[in-house]
Amino acid sequence: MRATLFDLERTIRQRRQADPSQSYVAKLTAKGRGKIAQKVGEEAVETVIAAMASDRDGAIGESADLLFHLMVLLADLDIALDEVLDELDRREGVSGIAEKASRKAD
Ligand SMILES: N=c1c2ncn([C@@H]3O[C@H](COP(=O)(O)OP(=O)(O)OP(=O)(O)O)[C@@H](O)[C@H]3O)c2ncn1[C@@H]1O[C@H](COP(=O)(O)O)[C@@H](O)[C@H]1O
Repeated sequence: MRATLFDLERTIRQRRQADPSQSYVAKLTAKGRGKIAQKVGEEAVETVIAAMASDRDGAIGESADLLFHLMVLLADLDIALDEVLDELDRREGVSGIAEKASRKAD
């Protein structure tokens, strides 16, 4: 069975309260939001580096690290994955070009 981001969200929320010596999520969470955010930034940069090197396997691995750390950051902010997906739903069918043009008209 394929794991979903919702499964990962549930695991991360459970592991936040775990023993930091036994759980990476708990250990990172204990270091504070600044450290979690820093990890998201690092993984984003590593994803970009892999992409620019046309390193397909590297981009897959770094993208997984990026998604995981973003999910840890969302949990720390008490933002549910559903809230982010709701925002994407809201944007569905709205061209990014048209949306940007409407902002310039303001
Ligand atoms: N998906 C992941 C996942 N992806 C990456 N990582 C860890 O993220 C860490 C990032 O590695 P880095 O080398 O960048 O960071 P670091 O050296 O540990 O930290 P610093 O150098 O920044 O101090 C590694 O320890 C990876 O193992 C993950 N750790 C956990 N998960 C999921 O989270 C669940 C709960 O994990 P625990 O909290 O550890 O039980 C696991 O069952 C997995 O499903």
